[in-house]
Amino acid sequence: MRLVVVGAAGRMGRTLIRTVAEANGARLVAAVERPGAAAIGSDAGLLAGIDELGVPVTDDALTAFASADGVLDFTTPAASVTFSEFAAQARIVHVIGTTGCGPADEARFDAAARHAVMVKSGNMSLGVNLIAGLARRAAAALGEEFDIEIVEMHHRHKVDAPSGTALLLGEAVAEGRGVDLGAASVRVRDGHTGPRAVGSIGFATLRGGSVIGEHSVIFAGEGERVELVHRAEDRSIFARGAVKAALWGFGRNPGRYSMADVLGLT
Ligand SMILES: NC(=O)C1=CN([C@@H]2O[C@H](COP(=O)(O)OP(=O)(O)OC[C@H]3O[C@@H](n4cnc5c(N)ncnc54)[C@H](OP(=O)(O)O)[C@@H]3O)[C@@H](O)[C@H]2O)C=CC1
Ligand SMILES: O=C(O)C1=N[C@H](C(=O)O)C[C@H](O)C1
Repeated sequence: MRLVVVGAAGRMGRTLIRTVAEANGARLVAAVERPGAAAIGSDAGLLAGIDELGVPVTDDALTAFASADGVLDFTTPAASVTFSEFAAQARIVHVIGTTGCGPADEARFDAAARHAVMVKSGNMSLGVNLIAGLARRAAAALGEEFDIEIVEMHHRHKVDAPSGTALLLGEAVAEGRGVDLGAASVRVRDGHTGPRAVGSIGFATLRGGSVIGEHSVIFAGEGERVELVHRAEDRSIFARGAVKAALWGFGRNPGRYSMADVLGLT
């Protein structure tokens, strides 16, 4: 499968280049950065800290997509929306790991997915998608007598909060309880908040240092507490999931898919 990595110079972009170079059944055919980026023209392999791959970084995404089968995209919401339209034109697989996307972005993704095979997830790792399923079951089994809090910590460079993973886990527990996450979630507490509202789903965000990504779903009951925890130790877990998603999507009908679909966890 011929793959393009967009956002090639980013933390995930470089990890993706290394992961594709090692993958069976996929090869890197283009690496894309934004116009004016310092990496334009440099070799993608050297940029990612491995041997030269003979693939120069370009800012011409449309041309890159025209001779590819799929694109791996961990960039920004605005860039991912643009890339989704290019992927739809080229009718290829678009794997989106970008987080912080709003409802208007999601509507554009839905439109693009009429023509592209789109796999989008706030977390591409096997471990997180596994605990999302466990969290859904735990929320259903424990009920509203157990207060749910979702705590996450990431590196100091992260720009969106709560993380895409925290929201994915929030959707899972809301589904388990049969409630709407938007209505139940409490994202900020400050000052005299009063007692905790029964049934609310709380989020707490920590940022600092070089933490790759840590998430806990806490079910706090009267006299006992259950916690599901995931700690990412290396960004390659996300990149391997993204490559798996691309290979899974190759040859499928256009539409929107999740990592749970890819991993057979639905
Ligand atoms: N779903 C998952 O499993 C995971 C998701 N993520 C998400 O992936 C995203 C990226 O994370 P990370 O790699 O840490 O961020 P970085 O900021 O390190 O990388 C993003 C890269 O995309 C580039 N970029 C931005 N706009 C464009 C554009 N229009 N065309 C081409 N390139 C562009 C940036 O360039 P510039 O610096 O010049 O702006 C940068 O090099 C985030 O939303 C993060 O939350 C991260 C890890 C796992
Ligand atoms: O920005 C990151 O780094 C990460 N973002 C994703 C998120 O928002 O959950 C996934 C992972 O935790 C790393």
